[in-house]
Amino acid sequence: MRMGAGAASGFRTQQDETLGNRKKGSVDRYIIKQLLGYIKPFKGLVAGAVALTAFGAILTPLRPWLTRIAIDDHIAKGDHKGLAVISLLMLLVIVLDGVKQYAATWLTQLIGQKAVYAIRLDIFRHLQRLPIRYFDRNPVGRIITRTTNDVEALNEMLSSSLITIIGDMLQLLFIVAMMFLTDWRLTLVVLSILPVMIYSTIFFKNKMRQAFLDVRTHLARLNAFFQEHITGMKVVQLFSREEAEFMKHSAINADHRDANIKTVFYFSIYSPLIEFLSSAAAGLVVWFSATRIMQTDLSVGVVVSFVQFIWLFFRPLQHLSDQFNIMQTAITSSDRIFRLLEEPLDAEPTESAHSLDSFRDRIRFDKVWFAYDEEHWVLRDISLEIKAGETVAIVGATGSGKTTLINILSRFYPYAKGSVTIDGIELSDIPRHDLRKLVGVVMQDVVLFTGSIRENLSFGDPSISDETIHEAARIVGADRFIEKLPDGYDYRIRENGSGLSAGQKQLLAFVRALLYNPDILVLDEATSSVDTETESLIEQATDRLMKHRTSIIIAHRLSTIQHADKIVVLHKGTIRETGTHQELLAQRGLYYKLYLLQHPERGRMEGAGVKNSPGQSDKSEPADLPSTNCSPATPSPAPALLPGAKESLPQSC
Ligand SMILES: Nc1ncnc2c1ncn2[C@@H]1O[C@H](COP(=O)(O)OP(=O)(O)OP(=O)(O)O)[C@@H](O)[C@H]1O
Repeated sequence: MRMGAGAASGFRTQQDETLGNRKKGSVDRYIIKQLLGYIKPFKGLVAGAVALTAFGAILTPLRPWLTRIAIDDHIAKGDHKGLAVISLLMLLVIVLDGVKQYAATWLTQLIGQKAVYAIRLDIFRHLQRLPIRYFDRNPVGRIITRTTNDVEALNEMLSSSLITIIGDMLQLLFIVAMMFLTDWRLTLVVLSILPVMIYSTIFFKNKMRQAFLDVRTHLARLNAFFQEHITGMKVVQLFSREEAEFMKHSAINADHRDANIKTVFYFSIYSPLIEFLSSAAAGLVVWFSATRIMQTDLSVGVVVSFVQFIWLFFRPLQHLSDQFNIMQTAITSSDRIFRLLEEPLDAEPTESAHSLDSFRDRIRFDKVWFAYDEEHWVLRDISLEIKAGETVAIVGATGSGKTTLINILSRFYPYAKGSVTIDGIELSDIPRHDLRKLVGVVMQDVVLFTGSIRENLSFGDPSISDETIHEAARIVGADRFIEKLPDGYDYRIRENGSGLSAGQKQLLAFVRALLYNPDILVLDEATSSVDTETESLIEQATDRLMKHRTSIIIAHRLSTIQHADKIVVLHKGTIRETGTHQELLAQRGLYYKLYLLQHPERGRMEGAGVKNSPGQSDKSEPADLPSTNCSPATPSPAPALLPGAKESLPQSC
């Protein structure tokens, strides 16, 4: 089964139209253009660095030039005074060269650091706005490689290579000019080596480019493997997978090593080749000079200066080859970084945007179809209505599409067909900010960040006072455990909340949701098992959280949702049954079967002829849950739940 064109286009990435289908040369040009964009704000610094480098490029060839004058015009003639002046000039050139080196290095590093800072900001800003789809496709390790190793490679290029290459090119130009001025015939001898040099440089450049590309790919794989295994170390150890995972790691590590060795291989041939060519040029110069010196057609000073020129001529060439190394890595890294930055963001509604600051009427799913890929429908023809103030539970077997339904409502994924509206406004027409304020989701896996409990609860929102936080924690029933922690609300949560139990994390997520105070609360019930006391605490907290607002609960334990206004039973992506707990039990359909699975004693009682229907006076029902059929049709003002909370819905029962 394939989707229609409209749906399929939703999966096409902008990359297809930008970097993805460009030819290699134009990719390089594109990358350089993008990089120049980052350097542009510092054009003053760049101009300074280029001017200093150009100055250095003029200074360098002055040394052999002065050497020739010293030998031919002063040493040969025994002119001590003249020699002293030349020596002082030589000293001045060396000192100026040193000062230039210092200033140029400082400036180029400054440019590199400033540009890289801006790139990192852009990456993070972009990452925060990317659709969740992107994170499904890209392992965390790979994304981290983009923000660390790739950015570092770019830094190296921006802070040294780019300006160094300009300097080296200028230096080459000045040296050749000086050589021509000194002796054009010897210059041609030196330049005769150039075609071999250029050919081998192009050849090795291409080889190294591919090799560096491979290194980056393998490095990203290695990072992804590490990230996955460090996060999942508990499972590795629980299932005694150490040896097997070690072997897997060994294979990935070996690929990375081999890719690196390949770059070293090309580089280690290239470097001595350049060395050999420069020595050959020096040999040729000496060879051609010998007879001319004997014929007094050439002075010793010219030959000595030429040997120095050759050294200075080949040094930037060799240097340029080193820079290739850095440039190749950086171009490959930039390619990946710009691909990431070109990943299309979720389209934000513009002209048709309808701001929605509160939820008043109903959420409607109308014949909604959805697939994560282009092949498999996960939701089919879903039609559902949730009225303001209702508590709607979604149940179904694992993989039936419950979380997906919520993902659609939160606009984490675009649906392929049908329509989803909140108060009559199509989901895609609601500004993201409004939607996020309206719909609050408490996820199954609670994500906590490194920082204090207080910071995690308020998410750094300064408008939320300590009193409000404490009050919310009290309402949810999280205050008792928080206050027992060392430092209480200032207790520092370790990465991903590793210092807290699953139940405690759930309670914190509830406090966070209460502070966020959304009109529509979505609760993806946690499946992780907690002790009975915490479970009852969580159940009470759930109840308090859902009170006075529209709630959608993805329920795994049917005992928690018996009083929902509506229970929707999903089966393989379609709605199979809808109704209240009693209605669904009376239907004796899928819900009834699910119920019996969780309450086998009911099945046994019925088999034994006990007349009570499963829904009647269920003793397992928590006593503090509200009574059934609480479904106010229209919202009406009620006391605020917390200081600063919006109008909330009364319970009509
Ligand atoms: N990000 C994703 N990419 C591709 N397929 C996905 C993704 N998330 C879920 N699926 C698939 O979609 C289907 C529905 O998943 P969903 O998470 O909505 O089920 P669920 O009813 O919430 O399950 P559970 O009760 O286990 O949480 C499953 O077949 C699942 O494999």
